[in-house]
Amino acid sequence: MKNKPFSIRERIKSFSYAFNGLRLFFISEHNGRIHLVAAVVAIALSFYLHLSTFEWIAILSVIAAVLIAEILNTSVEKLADLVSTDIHPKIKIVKDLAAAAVLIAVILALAVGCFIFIPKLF
Ligand SMILES: Nc1ncnc2c1ncn2[C@@H]1O[C@H](COP(=O)(O)OP(=O)(O)OP(=O)(O)O)[C@@H](O)[C@H]1O
Repeated sequence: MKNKPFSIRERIKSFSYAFNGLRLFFISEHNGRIHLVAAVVAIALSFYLHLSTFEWIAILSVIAAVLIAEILNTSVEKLADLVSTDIHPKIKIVKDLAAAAVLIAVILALAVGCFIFIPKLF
């Protein structure tokens, strides 16, 4: 396949599609709103507790990991629903696997949050 010539306009368009995805995630998805609120609370607490640079890096990394996992999970769910609206064992496996990725990211975020915040709060 022949590569298209590089175009700044096309690159900017790609960014606008990505930002549209982010907007859809936070506006139309319940889980997106829950994760947004959790991220805002964690960031506010981090400012309040004057985290070190490395603690900030850890908190921002786990927030990003959860958001990335949830966005991919949402995207897989939408695609799976388009492939088949019927109950199908393969769709179940695909959706459960995508949900497992979110679960791992959330467990990691909770663990990092506990390690960093609990000693500073109590
Ligand atoms: N078409 C299907 N066939 C078989 N199992 C399904 C199907 N759709 C959903 N499931 C099962 O139900 C679970 C929940 O699916 P659903 O699409 O409602 O995800 P959810 O995480 O509840 O979505 P939401 O993002 O709306 O909270 C899946 O993990 C899967 O086990």
